[in-house]
Amino acid sequence: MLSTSHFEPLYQFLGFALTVTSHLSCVTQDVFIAGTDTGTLALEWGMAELVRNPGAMRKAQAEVRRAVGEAEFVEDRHVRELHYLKLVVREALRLHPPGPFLLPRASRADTRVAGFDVPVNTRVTINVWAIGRDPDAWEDPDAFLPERFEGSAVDFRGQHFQLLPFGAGRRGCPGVGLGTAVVELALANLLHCFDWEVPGGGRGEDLDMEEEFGIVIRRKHPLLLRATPWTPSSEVQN
Ligand code: HEM
Repeated sequence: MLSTSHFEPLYQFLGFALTVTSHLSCVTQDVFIAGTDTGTLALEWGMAELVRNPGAMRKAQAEVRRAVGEAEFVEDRHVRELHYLKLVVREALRLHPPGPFLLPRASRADTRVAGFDVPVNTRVTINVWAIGRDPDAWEDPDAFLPERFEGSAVDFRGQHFQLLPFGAGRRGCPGVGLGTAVVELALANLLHCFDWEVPGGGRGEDLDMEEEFGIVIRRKHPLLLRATPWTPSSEVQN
């Protein structure tokens, strides 16, 4: 005769399976949320900066179109050659890190940072938005100048503390490689396939760049641009 105790191992296993499934679901959601909004925002801010800086837009577009040649779309193999476009993405992430305050930390011991006492268990946020615009770290910090990274070793993988759009250390973004690759590929395709302008004949230089701060930094007003399809043959016709 079977008693409820016979089913105890089954109950335990089901409980364990349920916990694992719910953890997996949470982790998947975290990765999905962390990996989608951030990339979209980087792309949107990058496009806005390029429209506001027509010189940089022309240079990036010329590079992409030269590398892609007769191909219809930009592929990974082309992106490897897009030296200037990578500088554009780095500069866009300096000025507009999608996660301006990273994820909060807590101090594990009493400590002293830059002359400030930080008691144990203090919640610490790191303002990478402000660090990216710090005049002590950057020349002409508010200007969009991808060229500033020409020949510079400063990158965003967490080793250079003046540029931390992906955070740093053990809790730094694990998606830095994928995130960058997606933003570079998407931006390159937008630049290759279309010419961009402000609707209604407005000047790109006057584009509104107001920010809305939260866990992520969004544009206060959505970016609205007119896209004109471009192919190598449209160049010949012009
Ligand atoms: C341009 C794209 C991206 C940006 C700017 C970005 C930025 C960040 C930042 C600032 C953090 C917090 C790091 C810290 O506090 O030190 C973070 C965490 C994280 N990111 Fe990304 N991310 C991007 C793309 C991705 C992608 C594509 C994925 C996954 C496929 C991803 C997965 C995660 C996860 C799971 C965390 C939490 C890590 C932890 O708490 O240990 N991210 N990301």
